[in-house]
Amino acid sequence: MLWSCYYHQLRRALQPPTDTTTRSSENCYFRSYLPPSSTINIHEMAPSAVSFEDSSSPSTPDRPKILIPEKVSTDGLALLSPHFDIHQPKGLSAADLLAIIPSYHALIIRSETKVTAPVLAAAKKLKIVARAGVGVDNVDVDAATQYGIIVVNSPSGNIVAAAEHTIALLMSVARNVPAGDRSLRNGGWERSKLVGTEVGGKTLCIIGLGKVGLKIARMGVGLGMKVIAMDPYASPEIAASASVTLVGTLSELLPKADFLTIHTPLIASTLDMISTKEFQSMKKTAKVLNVARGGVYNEQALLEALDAGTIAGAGLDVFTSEPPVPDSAASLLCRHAKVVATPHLGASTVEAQENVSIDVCSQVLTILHGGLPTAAVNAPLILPEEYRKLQPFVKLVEKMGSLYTQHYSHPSTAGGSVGGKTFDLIYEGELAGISNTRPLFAALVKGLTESISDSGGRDVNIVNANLIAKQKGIRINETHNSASQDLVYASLVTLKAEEKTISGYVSGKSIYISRLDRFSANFVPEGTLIVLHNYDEPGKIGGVGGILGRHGINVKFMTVAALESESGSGSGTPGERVGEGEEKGQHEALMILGVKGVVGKEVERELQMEEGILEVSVVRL
Ligand SMILES: NC(=O)c1ccc[n+]([C@@H]2O[C@H](COP(=O)([O-])OP(=O)(O)OC[C@H]3O[C@@H](n4cnc5c(N)ncnc54)[C@H](O)[C@@H]3O)[C@@H](O)[C@H]2O)c1
Ligand SMILES: O=C(O)[C@H](O)COP(=O)(O)O
Repeated sequence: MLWSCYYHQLRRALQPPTDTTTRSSENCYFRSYLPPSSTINIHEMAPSAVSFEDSSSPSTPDRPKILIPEKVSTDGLALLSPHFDIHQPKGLSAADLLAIIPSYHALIIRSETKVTAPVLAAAKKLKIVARAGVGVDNVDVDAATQYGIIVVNSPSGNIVAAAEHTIALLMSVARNVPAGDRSLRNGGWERSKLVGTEVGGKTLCIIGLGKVGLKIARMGVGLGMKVIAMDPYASPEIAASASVTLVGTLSELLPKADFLTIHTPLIASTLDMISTKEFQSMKKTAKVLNVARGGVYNEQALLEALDAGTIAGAGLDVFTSEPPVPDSAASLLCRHAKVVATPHLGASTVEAQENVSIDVCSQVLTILHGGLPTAAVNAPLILPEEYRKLQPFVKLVEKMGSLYTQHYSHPSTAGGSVGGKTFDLIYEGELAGISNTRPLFAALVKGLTESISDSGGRDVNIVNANLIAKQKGIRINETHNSASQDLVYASLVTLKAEEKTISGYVSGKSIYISRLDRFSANFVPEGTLIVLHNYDEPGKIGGVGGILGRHGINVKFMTVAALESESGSGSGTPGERVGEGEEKGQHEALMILGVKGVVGKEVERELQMEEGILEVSVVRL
């Protein structure tokens, strides 16, 4: 059984019910499937215990898997099937979803699947929840953000369908179309009983002049109606261009309505927006329409207003529980003589389903291939061309963050952990001109935290980077320094925290570190690196090579980084630490070795014992 329980959650959040055992809350999806005190151990729910019909083809090992528990048009799926395994089980229950979700990389849904916090917590591989439609009220978007899962939708794929369905209900309630059809099927020929009203010349009132509302306004004007709207956020210019009169309050709007239609999301300010008092302010002949979300009209108040003749009729496509709970106000409304009802068909046209399917499937394809979505509900918008420019720097900044944590947190080096620190990320050269560097921010959080994170391998990404940084007490200041003179690189990125500095640049497709601490370097931050801080004196390389050779560790490359002042590329920052040996006339250097093989504690100890070695750190990038 499927419940539209967001409505109940919202109601509970706003007005905690005095009687928690009311039928609707007892039957609520969340409550029946996850009592507040229960703990779900997903390992106990063996997938073999799950029984549902799966129409999909068998899995190919290693290909990312996409779960589609609802009917989604095949037009978009054709984009995905060459790359991914698509599973389309039918009749998936909440428990089934929870049991199987851990193995999926993407989930494509419509309005029926409830994507709850426990489902998202269990979904260890999930990168994206794609809503083939507009409303994401069946997805716990906050939980998705916390887990770094992108939620995308199709903001405009079904506008025309929803608007046309509203007009279909408008005409149906005005002209008794369904009642006439029913009567004929039952052998009747009831003409005088089913006299309707014309819509031409009547006043259509719209609450919510967004995408659907505006489309309906234009259609209403086309039908010869006078259109008045109330939407505190609507543009007066756009309203005027659609021949819509905007009013500021419900009390101005409602008494004028021959037909009232609502096209807002269901949020705190729209829940029960039209209830007993509001119905009483309307004409007795008025008819109301709902193709938005169940709950914007109070269903019990609507039922009473229809029974009492306070208003004349209703056309309803959406309900607080879908399907309506037996004997609830929603279910009584569906069977009411003055109501024309449809089972959430607003977006159910071939065209709309093609649109939303292509919209969300192309975003799934992009995201699973490492790109950015076009319509993310919980991630900032970044233009594709900006993202292309940023992409090599994303890798660089992530490696710089990881190098920072591993090099400076190493027991033999001063530094400690990253928590509670403030990091300065400075962009110079061409990079300074890109204003939206959000992916670099996310890459730094990822790099700084991945080696110290216990998140079970879940990626930090653009969706949750801010949250994770806050949770770990990391502050990041980004500076776009476009005034840099004599820069030898097209772009340079510098990471600073306390007195530690790492700089890097991109050349072609490769990334390089150009400064580590007080040393001017040039190495690729990839693989296992041994960073040795030593006195620059003869015989050092031989000694180190001997230790590594005895332990069967191959050296892939080696580079020596001199103090910045000695390399001629700038002097050390005033106040920077001067090594003990330097005072005695010895020069410090860094020796960076890229190695193959396991560098264990014993190797580190032996290196540390070597004459003239000051510090040893092993980093895995
Ligand atoms: N029945 C269906 O199949 C179906 C299909 C498509 C959309 N929908 C639903 O229709 C609704 C509208 O969709 P949309 O794409 O037009 O959304 P939209 O975001 O483009 O428009 C919503 C409008 O509501 C306005 N609004 C918000 N709070 C308001 C308030 N308190 N008072 C007055 N106006 C307020 C906003 O300013 C905005 O202009 C959504 O709930 C969506 O889920 C249903
Ligand atoms: O929010 C939406 O897009 C509509 O309510 C459509 O829902 P559906 O995809 O379940 O038809």
